[in-house]
Amino acid sequence: MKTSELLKLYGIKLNKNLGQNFLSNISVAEKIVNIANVKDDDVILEIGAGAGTLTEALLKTGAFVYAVEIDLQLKDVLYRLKHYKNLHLIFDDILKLDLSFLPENFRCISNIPYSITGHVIKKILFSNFFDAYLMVQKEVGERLLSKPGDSNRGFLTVVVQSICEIKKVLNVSKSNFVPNPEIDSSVIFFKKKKESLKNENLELYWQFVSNCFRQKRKTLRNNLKTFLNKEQIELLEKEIDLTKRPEDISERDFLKMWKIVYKKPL
Ligand SMILES: C[S@@+](CC[C@H](N)C(=O)[O-])C[C@H]1O[C@@H](n2cnc3c(N)ncnc32)[C@H](O)[C@@H]1O
Repeated sequence: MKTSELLKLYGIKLNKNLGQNFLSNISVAEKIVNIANVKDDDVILEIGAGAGTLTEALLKTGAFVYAVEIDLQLKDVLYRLKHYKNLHLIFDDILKLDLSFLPENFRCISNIPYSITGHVIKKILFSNFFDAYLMVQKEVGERLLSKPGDSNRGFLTVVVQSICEIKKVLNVSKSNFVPNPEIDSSVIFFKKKKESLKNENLELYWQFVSNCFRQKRKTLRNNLKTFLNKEQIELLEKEIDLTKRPEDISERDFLKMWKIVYKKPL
């Protein structure tokens, strides 16, 4: 059944505040599942199951799917998938959910609620995920992929690129959603780098990069002055050109600075 018919049948009133733009084109869901090469022994976390279009495409592979949805209004439409024995539905706020029940190396495949993109990405980066395929707004995808020197580059870009290999795997036109959002989407692939930061350091690193970007248009030195002392800045100066803006610095140099300042191993 088409998504729009499902919404009518179950009397669902979409909530814009929850980013409810549902996939209306089943073939897009199937394409994502194919690109991710989902296997029957995979354990998948799906954030924001919505009306279950992507959920069902995932379930058909035989993979075990933990589908999280905050909106209780969607209970009945998602319960139609109850006959799949490989489904566990969780009605909760993903940002409040403790993900430690998931096995190490779980995969996350989701069309995420756009209004909380940064928080969702943080939640995944701080988990034991193996890889993730996340549908995000096209502009957000471009920002995440931007290289040093690109004014699009922000603090989330640097943190994500420090921890993960990322690439765009699919463009999805806005016409594939109900209701149509204002902009197109992209599916971005995230894979944790082998030498990734451990969680304890990740929080510190997150804060460090965020502080470096506090005033994006100012030089790195001016940003660093707001939270580091003179000696720390002098140490950094020997290695990095602090007259550059934070957006001009590679993620490798951010990691280098962080290690110099906090003397932390990865
Ligand atoms: C963009 S829709 C995707 C729906 C579905 N996966 C699809 O592709 O059609 C995002 C979904 O996330 C849900 N959502 C929003 N905030 C959430 C949160 N904090 N925790 C869990 N789900 C959330 C929304 O209710 C909505 O169903």
